[in-house]
Amino acid sequence: MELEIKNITKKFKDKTAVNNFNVTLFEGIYGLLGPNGSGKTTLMRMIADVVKPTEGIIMINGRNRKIKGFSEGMKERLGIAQALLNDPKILILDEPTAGLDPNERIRFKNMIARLSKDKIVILSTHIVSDVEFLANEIVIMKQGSLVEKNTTSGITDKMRGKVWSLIVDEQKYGDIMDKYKISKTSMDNGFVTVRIVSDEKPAASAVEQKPTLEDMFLYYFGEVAEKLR
Ligand SMILES: Nc1ncnc2c1ncn2[C@@H]1O[C@H](COP(=O)(O)OP(=O)(O)OP(=O)(O)O)[C@@H](O)[C@H]1O
Repeated sequence: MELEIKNITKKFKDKTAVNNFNVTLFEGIYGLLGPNGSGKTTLMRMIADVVKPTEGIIMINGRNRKIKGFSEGMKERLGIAQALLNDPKILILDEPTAGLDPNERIRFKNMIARLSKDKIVILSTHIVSDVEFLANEIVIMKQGSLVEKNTTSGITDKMRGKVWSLIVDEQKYGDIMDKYKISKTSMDNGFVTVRIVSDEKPAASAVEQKPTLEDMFLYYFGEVAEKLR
């Protein structure tokens, strides 16, 4: 099965929610990532045929837009169950893990992995780690446009040399926060271990780390603490 999204644009009055988006998907699990307002929901609703594109075309197997068994699961638990009724070939899930506790989240991921063999599963989430190992490919959106479509390892490989661990005292920690994007902090005995995402080595004693998808998200979409104030 092939789902082709060609030159899709959606405008709401003067707001362009999705901007000339092109992607072709085959059977498998796709994690749709992007910050709030990047157009994920609008794109998914166009794929599900709930919203009409302003421009562009969506094709399944090269033709007739409509196939049976399109399903859009919405943001609650019941939505997932409903989406799975009738065994849809294309399953679209908008933040399906939002209301789930950790056990339910694990069960959900196992279920999706099991049923994805002959389906195209597209799921959006804010919890990057939920799709890190589940999705065959990650599709990243920013301001309505496609930033990247790649495997998790393809994406994290590009982040090599940009993720660092550094131990500082509490005094120095303030400076680090103002200057760098920080993906993790742990405190111990007056010392702070920080995980920093940065093009340059933040200090001579910094140690390079293996990048994760979360580091990538921070690199592209995160802010230095200073800017958030
Ligand atoms: N019906 C609408 N009318 C006007 N603007 C809209 C409408 N739906 C979405 N938008 C705007 O389009 C942009 C993309 O919204 P969308 O909900 O698709 O993003 P999103 O990535 O799903 O965000 P979130 O993660 O917050 O759900 C936003 O700026 C939003 O305000």
